[in-house]
Amino acid sequence: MRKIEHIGIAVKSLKESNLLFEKLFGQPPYKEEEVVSEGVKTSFFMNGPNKIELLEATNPDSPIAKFLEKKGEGIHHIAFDVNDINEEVIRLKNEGFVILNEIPKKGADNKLVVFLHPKGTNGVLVELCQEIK
Ligand SMILES: CC[C@@H](C(=O)O)C(=O)SCCNC(=O)CCNC(=O)[C@H](O)C(C)(C)COP(=O)(O)OP(=O)(O)OC[C@H]1O[C@@H](n2cnc3c(N)ncnc32)[C@H](O)[C@@H]1OP(=O)(O)O
Ligand SMILES: [Co+2]
Repeated sequence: MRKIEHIGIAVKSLKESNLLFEKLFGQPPYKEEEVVSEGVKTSFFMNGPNKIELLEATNPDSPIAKFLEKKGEGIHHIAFDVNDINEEVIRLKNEGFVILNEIPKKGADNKLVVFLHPKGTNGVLVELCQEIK
């Protein structure tokens, strides 16, 4: 794992939170994208070298809808940039982590993504990201 790729924040309304984070960072999101397979609409902000992903649920079965119901708005996951996602899945599986999808899936912002179960990572949902070249 090379660095934090982004921090994912679950929000009730992307429209309202876009305005809030635009005020916070002094610049608008550089991108908005829907990822149908995850049941989310996302927006991305850069703040210096750091990237923030806002996530709104698009249906009641979305992981974001469930999270908002249980925990409310807030940090939902931390994503780490990896060089070779398949190699990293094998390494982490051998280390005993619970991999939620061993086959990487298409995420937002041109990434392949894999998730680790938060029960095995001190309650933090971890996402691995590999840029699609
Ligand atoms: C936009 C695409 C992509 C990107 O490119 O960046 C994304 O970021 S997509 C983000 C949304 N997608 C995901 O989160 C996929 C991975 N998540 C899952 O598969 C599930 O959410 C889960 C983690 C397996 C939980 O699902 P489930 O068991 O069905 O939900 P429960 O509500 O019953 O939760 C069980 C248990 O887990 C705790 N939990 C759930 N989510 C989180 C979380 N984000 N962080 C920490 N803990 C979490 C939840 O509180 C429950 O705990 P207990 O109540 O103590 O059992
Ligand atoms: Co993410």
